Amino acid sequence: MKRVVPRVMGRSSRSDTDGSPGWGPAAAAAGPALRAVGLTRTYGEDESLVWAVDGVDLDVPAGQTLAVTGPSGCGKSTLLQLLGGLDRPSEGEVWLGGRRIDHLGERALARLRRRSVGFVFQAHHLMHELSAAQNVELPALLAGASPRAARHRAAELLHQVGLAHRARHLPSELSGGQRQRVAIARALANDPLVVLADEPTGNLDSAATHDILRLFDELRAAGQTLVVVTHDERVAATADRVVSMRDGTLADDTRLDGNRGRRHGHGGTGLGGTGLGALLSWED
Ligand SMILES: Nc1ncnc2c1ncn2[C@@H]1O[C@H](COP(=O)(O)OP(=O)(O)OP(=O)(O)O)[C@@H](O)[C@H]1O
Repeated sequence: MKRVVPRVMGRSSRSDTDGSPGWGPAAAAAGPALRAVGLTRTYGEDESLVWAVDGVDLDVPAGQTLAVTGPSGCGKSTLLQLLGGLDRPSEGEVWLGGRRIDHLGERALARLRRRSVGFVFQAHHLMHELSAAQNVELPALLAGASPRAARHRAAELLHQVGLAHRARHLPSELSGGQRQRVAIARALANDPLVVLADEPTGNLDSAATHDILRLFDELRAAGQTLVVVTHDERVAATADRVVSMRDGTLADDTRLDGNRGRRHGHGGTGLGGTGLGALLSWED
């Protein structure tokens, strides 16, 4: 099998993504991949005021996989959206790769999201009229890659997630788990600094969940910084670290390093560097 080395490990080859001073590999290497300082998001006002995220301080070192858990309504999705620049805090700061992003203008923020953040949602949000390959090509094209480079990258990623043979299929011709794997491939298309996933297994049966768990394990081994919001403790068990939220705040912060293999039965592959797909034998 082709030895696949995900370019998630190749952050040092990333060129300056938007030409701004202080942005790029040196800045990314200098501090945590993600940092939240006093992060606060309220909705509504007066009697209907909701503190969805309430003064969260959080550092996510480069290469760490972090699971965010907690009861419904505690602020997990809001936190993830703030970290990815999909939403603006009411107060506090968000830093991505050593650069403060919460006060960027809309265009700069959109460009940053496209190039540096890979999103995976519960509902995969694939474009229905595009094939699997075209869906994965799209972010690279939008970020300015040549059609040839985008095609090449999409083929590589679909191979990595075990879907090379489904590249021409429309999302409607794929299973739920396959669609989510395409969505993960799409999230990786621009070699993002961070991947943010919101309930990525929420709609999946247990076999498909298992595929996603394997993929997250491979991403962890490859050094991809990943933040995943999840109710599923099997997903949380793939992470290096789990934080749980209560009422908009971080209530608990646990490192799982060293326990992953025992916790979900297929971790601890020791792949570090062999990359996605190297030991995977997808069965579809
Ligand atoms: N657009 C909005 N307007 C008003 N309140 C909101 C809005 N979005 C979220 N909230 C409130 O903010 C709080 C946090 O919501 P959030 O979706 O972040 O929670 P969650 O932990 O992700 O929940 P779940 O696990 O159910 O998805 C909730 O009380 C929610 O009702």
